[in-house]
Amino acid sequence: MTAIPRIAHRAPLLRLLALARPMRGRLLVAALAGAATTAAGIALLGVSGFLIARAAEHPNVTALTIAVVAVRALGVGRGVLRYAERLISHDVAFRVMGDVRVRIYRALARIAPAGLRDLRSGDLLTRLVADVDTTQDLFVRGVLPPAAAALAGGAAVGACAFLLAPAAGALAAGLLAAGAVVPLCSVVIARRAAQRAAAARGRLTTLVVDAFSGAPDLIAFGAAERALASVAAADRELTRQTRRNAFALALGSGLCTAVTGLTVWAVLLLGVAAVEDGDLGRVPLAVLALTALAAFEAVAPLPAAAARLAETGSSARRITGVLDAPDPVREPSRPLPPPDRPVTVRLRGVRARYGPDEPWALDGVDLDLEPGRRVALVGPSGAGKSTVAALLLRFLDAQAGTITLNGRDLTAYAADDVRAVIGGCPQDPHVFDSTLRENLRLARPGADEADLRAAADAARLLPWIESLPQGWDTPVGAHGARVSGGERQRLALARALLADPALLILDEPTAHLDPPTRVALTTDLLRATRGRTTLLITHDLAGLDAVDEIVVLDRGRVVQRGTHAALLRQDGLYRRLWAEQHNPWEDRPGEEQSASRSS
Ligand SMILES: Nc1ncnc2c1ncn2[C@@H]1O[C@H](COP(=O)(O)OP(=O)(O)OP(=O)(O)O)[C@@H](O)[C@H]1O
Repeated sequence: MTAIPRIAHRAPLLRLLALARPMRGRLLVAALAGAATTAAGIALLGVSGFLIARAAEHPNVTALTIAVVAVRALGVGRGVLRYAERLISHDVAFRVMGDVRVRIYRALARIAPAGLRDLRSGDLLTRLVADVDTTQDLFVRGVLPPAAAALAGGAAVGACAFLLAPAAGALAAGLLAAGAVVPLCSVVIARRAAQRAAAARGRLTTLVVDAFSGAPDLIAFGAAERALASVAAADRELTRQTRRNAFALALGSGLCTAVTGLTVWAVLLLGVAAVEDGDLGRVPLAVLALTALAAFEAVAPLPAAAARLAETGSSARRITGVLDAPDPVREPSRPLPPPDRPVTVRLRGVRARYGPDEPWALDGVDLDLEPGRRVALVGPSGAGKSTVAALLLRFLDAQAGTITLNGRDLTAYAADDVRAVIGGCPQDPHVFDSTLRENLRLARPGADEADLRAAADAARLLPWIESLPQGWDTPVGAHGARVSGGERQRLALARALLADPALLILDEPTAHLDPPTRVALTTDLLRATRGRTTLLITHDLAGLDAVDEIVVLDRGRVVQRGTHAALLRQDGLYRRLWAEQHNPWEDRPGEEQSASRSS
């Protein structure tokens, strides 16, 4: 992908406008075409006024020929010019929209997944679709109409000044009121409503997405009615804000019409007085009045343009919010070459947390991951196990201590290079709404049939796949809804094995499974990872006698380490966790404290 220059830090709307800088020539042509269209409309009415008034004097028909031709030319020309203006302005708008989408996508690729914690998926969707769509209006309805109005309105005032200066003054004042004062009032009223409408739209989408994806849980816990009530409340709020926006728009166009009527009356009165004084002919009076009336065509779209600009401003702020999201991890300016395989990873005195005001998720952790060795990281919930994985995968930076990869600081490598050698199976693996084959191939697009079969076999998935009527082409449904929890976890394991990272991280691969499935999967994954550098993060202590080292974490600190047999001999957290898993109903007074976070 080609590098996109970063847009300088400026007001959100100006930043979006700056994106059109390479297309300023087209924008100028569109503005000129818009002005010419409006001017042609004004001239059409003016010339028609001349034609009607002059015809009433029954002149020789040749005296009207030029006017007749002009009316035809202006009528046809207006349509052609409008077409050109629409074509060019939409072309610019769509190009800028495409550019904004690419920038947002790149911003998301840069900050995901560690930086997306504060953005809810529904709101993100709204930003990606509705807010970006709104930027289209910035050019088509926000910027070009005022430019066209200024040019065409100025020309109309100039033409009227040629006929009667005081009438031109009245027209200029009327155009200014309808084209600047009224739109400004609309903006003041519409701005807050537009901001609130954009936020309400995001909230509504979030609630609808949540309600859909969590429908089974909401129904199971009898919370569906409450969720629907929240959706309805968000919908009402959006309707209220949209109505306020529409009110501003309607008020603007109503005031515009009133100013138009008053101005035309003023021009007429001034014109009639001038006719009576003998300063103006009857035919020019008709031209003057109709030109003044038509001139308001130039400013009529401006209240709507102003309201639209207010709306676009809110969307632009939300878009720049994503574009300016800080990098969740530091990227080196001159990264080291990609690390060689096999890899050795060492953590020394590592402290990490998720925000400056958050408690330490890891507080002085030491860990050695040597080639070919399997290490299990165990501990109660919230002990910091997944945080170790987040650090190794460069989703989070350590605040203190060192993490080295093959002896060099982990942060000195490009994050993508690190993820090419350190990878695996996240705590909640995503299964895509595709076939088994495609879900597996995701890990290695070039994998052939034999590779797929080997990975599936290692995860003990092959007999099941081969028993299915559609085999490898079986669709798994959205979020793997058409396969069981165990099959989904095995699929994720097979995917991790197929990717074949130098350091395999398996984060809670047996989570959410029933005990027999858990035991079977643990047995299989321990068999499949034999001889591989592996970090196994788990709550489940069954089968850990097969790993080389077990590191026990509690509240961000390593409290024990050793082999399964050695740890069972010690009186410590590991033995208590083991006892809990093997005699879950036994009363163990005094033990709640140290394993308090396991509940
Ligand atoms: N994205 C996050 N933002 C803020 N705090 C977080 C985030 N992820 C984890 N934490 C906090 O960091 C601490 C360690 O969490 P972590 O997920 O590493 O624990 P864990 O041992 O993997 O737990 P579990 O076994 O339940 O997955 C917890 O107190 C948790 O609340």
